[in-house]
Amino acid sequence: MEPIIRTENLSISFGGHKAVDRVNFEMPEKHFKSIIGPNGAGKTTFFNLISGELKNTEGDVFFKGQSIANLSSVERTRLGLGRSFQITNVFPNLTVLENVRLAVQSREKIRFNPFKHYLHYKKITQDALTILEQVLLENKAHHIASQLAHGEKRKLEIAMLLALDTEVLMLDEPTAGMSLEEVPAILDVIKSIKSRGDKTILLIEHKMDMILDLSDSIMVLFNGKLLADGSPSEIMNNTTVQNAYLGGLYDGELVET
Ligand SMILES: Nc1ncnc2c1ncn2[C@@H]1O[C@H](COP(=O)(O)OP(=O)(O)OP(=O)(O)O)[C@@H](O)[C@H]1O
Repeated sequence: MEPIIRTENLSISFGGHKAVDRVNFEMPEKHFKSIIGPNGAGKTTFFNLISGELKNTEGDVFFKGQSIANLSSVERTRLGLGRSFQITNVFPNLTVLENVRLAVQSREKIRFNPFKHYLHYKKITQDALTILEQVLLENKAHHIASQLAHGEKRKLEIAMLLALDTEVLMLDEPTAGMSLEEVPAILDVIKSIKSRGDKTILLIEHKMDMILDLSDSIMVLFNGKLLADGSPSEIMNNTTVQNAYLGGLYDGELVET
C-alpha cells in the first residue's frame, strides 16, 4: 500500500548548516510514529518541512504519492496534514468552546450567515463539544482560554487540531513545559485518539516512557540525519542508537548532556 507520507532525501540548510540532511522516511496510514533525538537534532525542522512551514532546499516530500514540496502549509492542511496549533492561534478572550467552534467552522469553510438555519450552528457546537470530550476538557468548555492551566492549554491545542479533522496529526512535544502531574492526562488524550484507529500520528517527544507506550515505530534523528527507524524494541536494542545517543542518556527523558 502507498505510504501516506514519504520523504526522499529531504534536506534543508540554514546558511552552511544542514539541519535536516537527506532523510528518507515513510509511514503507512493509521500508523503511530515518534521522532526522537537530542536537542538540535532537527526534529522540529523535519516536522516543519512536512507540514509546509519550511520549504526544503533538496529532496522531496510526498503525501499519498503526490509531491507536496511546493504546497503551502494551508494547502497541505487542506489535503490532510494537520499540525498542532500553537496556543498563540487561540483567541485568549473567548471560551474554550468558542475557540473549538471556530476551528470546526474553519474546517467546514462556513462564513457566518445569520439566515443560515440555526440547526446547522447547533451541529457545529455539538461537534465542538464532542471534541472537548475527546481531549477531556468538556468541564472547561465555558472557561476563558487565557485562564486555563498550562496542561489544559495543551489539551486545547490538541482539540483545535482535531477540529480540522485531518487524516494526519502532527504533535510537537505536547507535554512541553508541563508538570509531571499533568503528563498522564495528555497521555490519556493521545491514547484515546490512537485507540479510535482512524488517524495517522506523528509525534515529537522527549519522554521515553510515553514514546514506548504509544509508538508503532520510532525514528531517531541525529545531527539532521536519520540514524534509525524501527519498532520500539528494535530502536532500544539498536547498537548504533545506543552508542550514539541512548547509552548513558536514558533516564526516562531524552536530553542532551
Ligand atoms: N530558522 C532557523 N534558522 C537557522 N537555524 C535554524 C533554524 N531552525 C532551526 N535551526 C537549527 O537547526 C538545527 C535543528 O533544530 P531543531 O529545532 O529542528 O532541533 P530539534 O531536534 O527540534 O531540537 P529540540 O529538541 O531542542 O526542540 C539546530 O541547530 C537549530 O539551531
